[in-house]
Amino acid sequence: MSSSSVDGKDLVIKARGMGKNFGALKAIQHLDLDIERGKIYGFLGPNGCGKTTSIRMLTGLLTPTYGEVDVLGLKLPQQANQLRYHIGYMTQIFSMYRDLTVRENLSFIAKVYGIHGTTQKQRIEELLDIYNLSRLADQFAGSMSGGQRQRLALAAAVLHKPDLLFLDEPTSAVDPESRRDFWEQLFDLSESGTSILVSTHYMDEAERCHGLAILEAGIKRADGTPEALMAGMNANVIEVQSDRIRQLKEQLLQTPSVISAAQLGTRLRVLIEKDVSQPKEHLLSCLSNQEAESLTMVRPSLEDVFVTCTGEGRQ
Ligand SMILES: Nc1ncnc2c1ncn2[C@@H]1O[C@H](COP(=O)(O)OP(=O)(O)OP(=O)(O)O)[C@@H](O)[C@H]1O
Repeated sequence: MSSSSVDGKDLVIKARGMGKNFGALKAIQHLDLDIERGKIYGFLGPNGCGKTTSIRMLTGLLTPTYGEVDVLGLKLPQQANQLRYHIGYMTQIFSMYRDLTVRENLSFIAKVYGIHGTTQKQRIEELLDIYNLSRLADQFAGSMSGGQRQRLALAAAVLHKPDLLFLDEPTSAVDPESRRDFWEQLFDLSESGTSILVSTHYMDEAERCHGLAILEAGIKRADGTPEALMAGMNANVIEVQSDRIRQLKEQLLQTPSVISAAQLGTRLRVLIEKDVSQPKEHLLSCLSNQEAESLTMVRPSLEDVFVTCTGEGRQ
């Protein structure tokens, strides 16, 4: 399948100024995206920030209000029909037939993609094996656990071996172990050349992506590799250990250079603007009982990046 090239990069998704209005609501505003072939790219953002709306526009299911969108070298929405055989889409809500068995669901999807006979049988057996569903093949989809449903939905989304896979908050209903296994499957798919766009509101998932966009209220606030985003963050991070955390938090949030102060058990994680030259000393000078506190400068996390580039700060 074709793609676009920008600065020598092989792009599976290229969007320029993509936007969507629902009446007066600006769900997505002027979104630019360059997503490279073979990579796992994440949309990170809270509920309602526009992840699903963006994915639906990139799959050709929703027409943008404005902007240019090119997916696998096809112009959207004009060439959306050609695109559907080359992409897989795992929706946020479980969309398999609950009163069909696992095997019947996969067989139904295969027929939709024109896969019949021995090819269908072999592909279904292969998927049952890869996604650990063989034992459940004759079970109704409606009676499966969250993790099992998620494996079935992934098997269905990749049945026709798409070049590009869209996953909308795929792990929101599963336990940590199933999430870890799920990500192993995504890395396997990525390794074998499938490009993946995944939306999430989990920081640890976003950190696993090769690249990501942080979205807030329909606007892209940051874009890059997790490492680059953390290295380029416009704040320093200081952890304060104290036995009077609640009071300290109140005091620090009154300090203009403090972006946020979040309690983590007996510690306070404080983000302070990067242009403050001696952040530890500066913070200490803002506290009334300085001797009692222990301050340590620590490495930024993706959550810190999220807090500094969205309005989630002063909590
Ligand atoms: N068909 C629609 N008509 C009107 N408003 C819509 C429609 N679809 C989405 N919206 C609105 O657009 C905004 C973005 O919604 P969207 O579902 O894309 O967010 P999201 O980041 O995927 O959130 P969530 O994780 O809760 O699904 C929300 O304010 C939502 O209410």
